[in-house]
Amino acid sequence: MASGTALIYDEEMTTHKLLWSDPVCDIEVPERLSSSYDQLKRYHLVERCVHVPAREASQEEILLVHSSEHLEVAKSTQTMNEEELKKVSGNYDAFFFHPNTYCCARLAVGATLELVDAVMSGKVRNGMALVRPPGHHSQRNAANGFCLFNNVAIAAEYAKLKYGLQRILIVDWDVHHGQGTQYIFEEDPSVLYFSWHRYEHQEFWPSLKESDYDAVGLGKGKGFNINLPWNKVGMGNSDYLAAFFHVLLPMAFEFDPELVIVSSGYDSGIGDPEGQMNATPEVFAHLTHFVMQLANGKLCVILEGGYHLKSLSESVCMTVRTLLGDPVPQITGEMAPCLSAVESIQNVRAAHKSYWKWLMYEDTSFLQNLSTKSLLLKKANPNPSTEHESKITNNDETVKVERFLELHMKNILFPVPPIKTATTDSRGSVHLLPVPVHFVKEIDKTEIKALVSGFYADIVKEDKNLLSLGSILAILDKILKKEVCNGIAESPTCSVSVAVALRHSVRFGFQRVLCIFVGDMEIIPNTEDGKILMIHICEKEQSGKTRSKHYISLNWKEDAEGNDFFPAVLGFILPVAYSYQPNLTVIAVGPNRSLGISGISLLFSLLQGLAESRILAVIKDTEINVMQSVAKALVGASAPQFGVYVPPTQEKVNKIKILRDQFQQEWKMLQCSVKDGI
Ligand SMILES: CC(O)(O)CCCCCNCCCN
Ligand SMILES: [Zn+2]
Repeated sequence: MASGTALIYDEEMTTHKLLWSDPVCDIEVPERLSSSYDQLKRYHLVERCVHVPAREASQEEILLVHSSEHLEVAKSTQTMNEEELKKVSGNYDAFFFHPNTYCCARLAVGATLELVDAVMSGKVRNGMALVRPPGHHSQRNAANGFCLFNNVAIAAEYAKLKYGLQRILIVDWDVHHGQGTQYIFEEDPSVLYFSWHRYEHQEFWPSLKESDYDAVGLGKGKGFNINLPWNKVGMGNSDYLAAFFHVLLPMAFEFDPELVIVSSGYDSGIGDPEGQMNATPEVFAHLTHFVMQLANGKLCVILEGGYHLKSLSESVCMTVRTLLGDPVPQITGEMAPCLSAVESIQNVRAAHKSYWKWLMYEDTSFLQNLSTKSLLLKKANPNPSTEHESKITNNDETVKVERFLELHMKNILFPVPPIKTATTDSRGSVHLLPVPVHFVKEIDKTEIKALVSGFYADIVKEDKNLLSLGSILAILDKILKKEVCNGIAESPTCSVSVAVALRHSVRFGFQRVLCIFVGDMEIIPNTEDGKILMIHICEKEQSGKTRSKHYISLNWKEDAEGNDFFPAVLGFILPVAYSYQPNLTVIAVGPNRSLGISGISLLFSLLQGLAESRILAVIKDTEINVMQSVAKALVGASAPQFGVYVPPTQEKVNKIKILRDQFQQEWKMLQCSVKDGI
């Protein structure tokens, strides 16, 4: 399996610059690239990447998307003087030419294509290209919005042609709508284009009707264009994550792309003068982590916008360290999407209902009045104040953002633990694990006996568990001390091991431990004090135990031939887990598991975004192949295989909906529709 992360940067691309005064374009400065690269060096991230040199794209490559007229105009600008440059620039909305622009734009395209080749050839698993001028506004026959050639669109056409790909996902998290990319692929079902963007009911640039949620694609491309408009500024981490859980990820996993390309604009981050949003740099680590789970990890991240230099460079670093497999930093802020975000999410789900299996049973009865409702909302407050008091309002607040980011990033970034995964194996069958892991010496028996007879006597009745408990406590200690990121322990009786592990974790200071138990669980630990949140995935209804905010039983029997667990993980488990914000995750696989291997590895892969990727896995000792796939997911040795996508049955969709309705007031990340009576 491919490994390694490519980084493509060429300082030649800093020579494109504005030669006259233009308040619209003067934010797109060369320092955007150089300060991002400098910050990557400061965090020692450059040296950990595979350096891939940029190259100039050929004319044929540019003509994959653009007209020859467009190419000729661009070429002709190389020899123009300032007056001529200004004149030809005036033909476009928000674009400026410099004598070097044509060369820089060819390098931006060439860098992007080199990254596609490095990923598709297996030279690396994923990578990032730091390019300018950006691309997603440029169209077949026009430059637009700082963009001359559409780097990402050319890359998608190039990948289809050279590698015969039939399904490419483009994720555009830039705060502007990539209308150029939309126009290029809107009739093409082989390219799924997702964009969120500041819209404010068509007030915000480029102020297009076709940027709204009902632009779903044309002809054969219907359903393959997804627009999520933000109708207020001040959107934050929870709004972005909710958009992934309830819109992008279910579409993406059903689409099952062979390659993912990100139009990675960071003007959607805090402090940016264009976006006016509040999402902090670490949210880009989470977004990157999620898209890394698709296409067997084949991911190309291409820079688009981002105009606050400090916010931009921190967010670029968050992206690259996640591509390298580093632990995902804890998300900050209140975990509840705002009403306007939930409304947009609900609208885009409704607009796509007839094109996606996962939305087949979506209830869109609200539609007839909601869209008018949002117009009513707009009339109700003509100058919409932001839902969130946007901490940073204008440029002279930039100092505040600098200060905020200085403090904020300090406690976010931690040294990467030397070893990713620890394990011990009481039966000495260490060859079981297919990946290099760190073996923890076991605590000796007398020590365990003393420990157990003290604090856990009421749980541990038989000696046969002592060995397994020893290894669990040894691994927990390493995780507690941040010497390792995660660990795997096998156990003859998982309930006992899990109960001890949970009590031990809370005793040693973890305030919120998320436990996902798959299979039969004899002992149900005490969840009353809220320090443990238990999600029990089992085949049959748990008698006796009342459901509470901190004990949720999810009855799920995975479909025989494939993996139908996606809606449960994306639409329920992740939103609850992110609402809870655990600082440790324990995932146990006990006897009579009702999930297949692919469902289980989906859990392990996606839950690594929580608790700084701290996970303790407790696996029934007879489940050898579960152990193998869990080890691969935890070490990150290979992009996980999630099996054949099976759309959920109506019965299963209803099960999730009932649970969501029951818990969405407690766990607000579950919200994806506006209840009647706003
Ligand atoms: C790559 C990118 O999406 O960040 C480029 C954004 C261009 C913004 C142009 N604003 C024009 C405002 C005119 N009143
Ligand atoms: Zn932008």
